[in-house]
Amino acid sequence: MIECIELTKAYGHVKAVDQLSMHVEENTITGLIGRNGAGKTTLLKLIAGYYHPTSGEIRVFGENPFNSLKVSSNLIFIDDQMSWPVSLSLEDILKAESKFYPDWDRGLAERLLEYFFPNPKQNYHKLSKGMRSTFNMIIGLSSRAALTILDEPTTGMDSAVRKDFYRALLKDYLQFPRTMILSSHLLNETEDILENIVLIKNGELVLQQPVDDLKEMAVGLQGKAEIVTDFGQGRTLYHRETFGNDTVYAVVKNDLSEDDRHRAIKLGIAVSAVSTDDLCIYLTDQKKGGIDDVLSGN
Ligand SMILES: Nc1ncnc2c1ncn2[C@@H]1O[C@H](COP(=O)(O)OP(=O)(O)OP(=O)(O)O)[C@@H](O)[C@H]1O
Repeated sequence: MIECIELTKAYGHVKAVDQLSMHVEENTITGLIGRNGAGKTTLLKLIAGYYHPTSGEIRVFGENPFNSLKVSSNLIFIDDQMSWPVSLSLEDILKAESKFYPDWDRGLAERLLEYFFPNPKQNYHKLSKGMRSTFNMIIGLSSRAALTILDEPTTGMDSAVRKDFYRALLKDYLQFPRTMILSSHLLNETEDILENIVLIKNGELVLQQPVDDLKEMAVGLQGKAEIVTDFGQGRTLYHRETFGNDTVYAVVKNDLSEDDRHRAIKLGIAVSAVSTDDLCIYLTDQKKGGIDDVLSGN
């Protein structure tokens, strides 16, 4: 469905997307994860055909998305920059949007509107940030677009609405499979609905893989500094932090055999799972030290 090959998009000297290669299969939900400024929005806009790449190649539905009628008529891009004429009410906007999407589900749009917005005559411009995101999501789901791009869709939503949103998204996706990409800073809330993850840092691809593999990818080792360091020799290290004088927590690639685990336990090393969220933070660490260093003036 989507293929990027050594894709680069520069704004002047800033390479927002840098030699990035990745692909997205049809009828999957992919999470595009990265920290602030990692290049998520830029990559999504390249996929949507809003920007022309500086170099590299991008194919969406087999075509260059820039100025492609096929891409624009099969895609919806939802973000917090959406705006409509002030005179339109929420139900007016849904009516207007329905004309652009051949697979628009009017019933779904009406039910979601009724559930989330007791007053459908309300004006979009008077909605709070979270309410706007909720309304945008109604458009995103009701469009049933073959490629649904949601750029940080839960901005401002409270946790109850976020739960409803993920539930509605997953239920509708299971009934009407399509290709979805959701961008986010964090994985923990979304990982149950995502099949694949694309993690980026400074515009570059860090990894692309199924979420289930990410859950198994790393392991935490905590114990006396010398022992953990010795045990970790030759292993791929993702993260290391020191507590007090003598305790180290290291996150390493999970290629430990059963024997390795037994040896670690005998050595007094606590072996633990690493959450996908923490792992993404470690993998996109800027190596500037932590916030504690800033606060202590180091
Ligand atoms: N129009 C622009 N002109 C110049 N630089 C830009 C422009 N848009 C984005 N950038 C820069 O490109 C880089 C990537 O920005 P982008 O918005 O794609 O990141 P992001 O991952 O979506 O960030 P966030 O999570 O904070 O929304 C940043 O360094 C940003 O400052």
